[in-house]
Amino acid sequence: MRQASMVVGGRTVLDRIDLDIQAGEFVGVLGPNGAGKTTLMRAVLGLLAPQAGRIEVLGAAVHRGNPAVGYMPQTRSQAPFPLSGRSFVAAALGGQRWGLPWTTATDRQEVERVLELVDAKTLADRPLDRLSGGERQRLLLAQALLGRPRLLLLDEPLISLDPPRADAVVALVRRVQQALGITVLFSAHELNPLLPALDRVLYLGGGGARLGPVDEVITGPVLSALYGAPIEVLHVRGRIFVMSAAHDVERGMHCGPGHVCDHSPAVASA
Ligand SMILES: Nc1ncnc2c1ncn2[C@@H]1O[C@H](COP(=O)(O)OP(=O)(O)OP(=O)(O)O)[C@@H](O)[C@H]1O
Repeated sequence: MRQASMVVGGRTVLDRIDLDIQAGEFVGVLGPNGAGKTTLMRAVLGLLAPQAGRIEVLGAAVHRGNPAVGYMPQTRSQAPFPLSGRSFVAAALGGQRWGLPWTTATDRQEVERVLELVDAKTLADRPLDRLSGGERQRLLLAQALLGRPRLLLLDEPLISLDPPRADAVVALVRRVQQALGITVLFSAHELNPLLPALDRVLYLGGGGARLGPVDEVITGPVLSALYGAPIEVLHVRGRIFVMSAAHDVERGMHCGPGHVCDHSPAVASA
């Protein structure tokens, strides 16, 4: 991404961003509400053209419908479909064939391959409304892996999951990413669940972006510049807290339907 600017609803959400993500990296995408995490993913998918600058994905100019890019959109609703898990995954085969029954042996093999990758073969016969949020996330991940993408974009897959299930999803994505040697951009509103898996972190804020190792990006000076306000970073027993005026900005910033909304003091909530 070179000097890329993304404008949404008349506002410049990302302003002249330069980024190089390496093949095979697991990158955590963080930043406050509205910082542009989803916008960045839509740009990489070719769904939103940059107003200025250039975006290349896997060595070629970005284009919509690139089969080498898998996407798991942000889902806040847990509305169950009257489908088995296996049919739900199969329904996403080929994109344009969404909703049609799958019939070919190749299709069936592909569905079984992705179910196995996410350890979901035993739950794929159950209807979606009998699955937990974490189990449904595994099926959404399976959908995103259809067609063997080399780049996987996961938009806030931890929303609505409790800490143990969030940890399990991160561990699963890391395992799949390493087994397949693919690149992952994983957005989240809290850094800590991602720490065991991250190669680098991309922090968005104030139209800007910083990409680098956690200990170089998650610092008071870097985040203060991105937030445009004094930010303090605390390290407590292996966890990292991003604080603004004694308030944990990561835990407090996602309130609303389907979001955890916890304004308790950071260290107490650790
Ligand atoms: N369709 C739209 N029309 C107008 N503004 C939009 C639209 N979609 C997004 N925006 C705005 O663009 C900005 C970036 O949104 P985006 O969804 O990329 O942020 P985000 O970092 O993913 O936020 P969140 O953490 O809340 O998911 C926000 O200010 C948002 O209100």
